[in-house]
Amino acid sequence: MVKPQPIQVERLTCERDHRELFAGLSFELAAGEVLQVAGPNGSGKTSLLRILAGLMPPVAGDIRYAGESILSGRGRERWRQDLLYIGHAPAIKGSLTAEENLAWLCALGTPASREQIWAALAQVGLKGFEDVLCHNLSAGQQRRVALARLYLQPPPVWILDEPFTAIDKTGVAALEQHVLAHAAAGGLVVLTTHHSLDHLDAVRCLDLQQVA
Ligand SMILES: Nc1ncnc2c1ncn2[C@@H]1O[C@H](COP(=O)(O)OP(=O)(O)OP(=O)(O)O)[C@@H](O)[C@H]1O
Repeated sequence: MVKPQPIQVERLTCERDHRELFAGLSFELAAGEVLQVAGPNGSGKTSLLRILAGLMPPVAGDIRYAGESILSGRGRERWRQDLLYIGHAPAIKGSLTAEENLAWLCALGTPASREQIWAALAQVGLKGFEDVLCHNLSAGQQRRVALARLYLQPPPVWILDEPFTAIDKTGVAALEQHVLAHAAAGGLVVLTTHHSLDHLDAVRCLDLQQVA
């Protein structure tokens, strides 16, 4: 895996509907880190992740990757290449099978073979469900299809919005270990969850309630 470059978040301000969610938010991230963005409902966790993923502009401030702003130009391109964002909705098409969904999602970045997709589905506990239409899968199984991307030659930076939602206890433990292993291999993970990660020493926490 290519190691991610350092990230600097500089004096970020976010507003939604003319309401300020946070202002002057600054922090740095480096390869090998896992950052949990915490805070109560509506504090701006999803908004921050969407800004970091380049899906929404901040009102003020900047995000620099390898020293270049990700808000435009070359820095934006490089950031997009190194980033995998999985939003809080699974982004799975119900009319496609689990395998077809992953083939389609991977084609947007690094195409994956059928064997790789089946192996990834097995990793998330969906062996035997490869050919099932996703609207016939449970909520947790649909989430698992989306999470299978984390096993398909993923880029080094992961931004995961509520990845544990609808996932059972065994699946949560497996995903926690996968996130930690990715960071230990030099990757970088930013995630939000209402599930407590206090038991994982390697996870740093950014509480938006403290910076609002
Ligand atoms: N598309 C939108 N248009 C306008 N306001 C929005 C939009 N999405 C979210 N907001 C507002 O922004 C605020 C922060 O929302 P956000 O989803 O970032 O919070 P959150 O911390 O992720 O919440 P939760 O824990 O409930 O997922 C909320 O008050 C919400 O009403």
